[in-house]
Amino acid sequence: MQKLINQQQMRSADVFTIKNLDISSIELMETASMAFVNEFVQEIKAIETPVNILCGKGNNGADGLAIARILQDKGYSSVAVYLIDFSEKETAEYQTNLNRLKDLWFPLTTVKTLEDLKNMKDGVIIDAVLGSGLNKPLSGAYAELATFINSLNLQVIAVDIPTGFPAEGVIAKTDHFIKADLVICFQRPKINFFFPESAAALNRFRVVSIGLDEEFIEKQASPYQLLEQHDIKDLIQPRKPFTHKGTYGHALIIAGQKETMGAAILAAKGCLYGGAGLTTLSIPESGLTALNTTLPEVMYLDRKELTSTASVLDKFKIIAIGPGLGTDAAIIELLKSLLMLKRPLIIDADALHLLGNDESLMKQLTEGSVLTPHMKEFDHLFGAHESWWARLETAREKAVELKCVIVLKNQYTFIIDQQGKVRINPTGNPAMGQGGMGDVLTGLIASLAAQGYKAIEAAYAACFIHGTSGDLLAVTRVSVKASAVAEHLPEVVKGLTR
Ligand SMILES: NC(=O)C1=CN([C@@H]2O[C@H](COP(=O)(O)OP(=O)(O)OC[C@H]3O[C@@H](n4cnc5c(N)ncnc54)[C@H](OP(=O)(O)O)[C@@H]3O)[C@@H](O)[C@H]2O)[C@@H](O)CC1
Ligand SMILES: Nc1ncnc2c1ncn2[C@@H]1O[C@H](COP(=O)(O)OP(=O)(O)O)[C@@H](O)[C@H]1O
Repeated sequence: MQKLINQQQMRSADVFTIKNLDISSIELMETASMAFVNEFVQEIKAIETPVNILCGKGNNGADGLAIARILQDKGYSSVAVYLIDFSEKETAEYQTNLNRLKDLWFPLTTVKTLEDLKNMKDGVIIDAVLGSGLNKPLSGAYAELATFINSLNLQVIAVDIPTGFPAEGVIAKTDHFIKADLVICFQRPKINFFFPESAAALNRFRVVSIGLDEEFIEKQASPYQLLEQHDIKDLIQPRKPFTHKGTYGHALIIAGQKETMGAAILAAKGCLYGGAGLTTLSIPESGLTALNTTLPEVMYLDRKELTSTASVLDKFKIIAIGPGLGTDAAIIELLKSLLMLKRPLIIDADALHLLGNDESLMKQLTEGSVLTPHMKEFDHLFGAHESWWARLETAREKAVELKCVIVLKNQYTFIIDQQGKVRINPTGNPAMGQGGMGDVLTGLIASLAAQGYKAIEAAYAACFIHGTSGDLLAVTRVSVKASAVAEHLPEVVKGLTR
């Protein structure tokens, strides 16, 4: 896992690295600019492409000036530098890199008004106007610059962060940004790149190492961690000789009603293909033929059995409830009786809805339960939120208060543990935007929990594996269906097993 740190901590990492490696700030900047260029040349391969570099007067602009020099060195034949001269203050590094360019007789255009940009009509733009030093929303000439650049519809590649975009904290709807197609950012992604609001400021990002001290970064106090493939490889246990279905746990999934029986079957499919030793599905009897036809390996449990005697449920290592379940009075009673068992549950979809309707039910959750809401379900549970930053803050508070794991689903799913620590899942893609995808995830979490993984491990590993399955399929498809994601789980898990 990679620790994600805020910009103040990133500046401390700069300072620490400079001191520790006994290098100067300008040398570190040169490394950063070189790292940017190495990535840039992968993206813009034609060296005759006009490259327009917009440089502010801080260190982001100083990077831009170094990048201009390095690109010219690499043979880019049409590099133009625009010095955005909207404020007085300039950093020492900016002056140093500007003097280096002047020594090379590099053509420079000073921009006092937008009129000074009138010749910039084609090619690619490198945005080095403002970086992580942003301390207020863009306004005045900077906001007008952003509007103008965006109106040109040229490809924009931003240095470290798009101008105007806050690295952390609320991204306001009124904020102005220079919209980047690609951000090449330094050492760590910014926390705000993982929120849906970031789509207004960037399409994609890539992270390049600039040699900052990793040990220092990992020691910083931060609740955010980015999951990496090796975390899952370290976690997943290979199947051992002489093990059998009893070794891999028995999961019960309570799901489905007439109109949404498919959700139940998809959840069972996620559980089965996730490798649980045994999967039992409790659905209305009307779904039995469909279940036996599609998933003959999965067993059936009559709904009436669920509330007959508590011991009926003893054999199940984990119980998941919710996909396509419905919310009628009988279901409310069922949920109440399960909560009274005082055992951890995996709670999704309609079952989450019922918790949101009745706070007293939420209070009965047992420690170690897993809640898997998407944004709307989350807001129904815990109140409406204006921003994802605020939503994630609430998720952290609630995970601690309820002693539960919260899986807040999105393109980047946030998995929050009982200490309020956030793991961010980088896998998955928009091809997965089809109904039933979350049902498969719920089944997979149940599957891993049945196999003995702790609630938090089951949750984050399931998100990573589920997204990886979607990524594999999306290589050749514009959309992927939930059942295909389920069917590919064993292959993905095999690839993630050491
Ligand atoms: N060793 C290093 O340091 C390395 C640094 N690196 C690079 O440095 C970048 C950070 O540079 P930076 O800290 O100089 O800030 P930067 O973003 O250029 O802003 C400059 C000034 O703009 C101002 N300002 C802020 N908001 C504003 C607004 N809304 N509208 C108008 N003005 C506004 C504010 O000035 P103030 O308002 O305080 O007067 C601020 O000080 C980082 O992203 C990376 O590219 C890498 O090379 C790695 C090594
Ligand atoms: N653009 C995307 N990128 C990555 N994952 C996605 C994307 N869109 C959807 N998903 C994943 O699909 C699942 C959708 O869950 P949910 O909304 O509960 O679906 P459903 O209710 O149809 O089962 C989540 O795990 C989510 O992370």
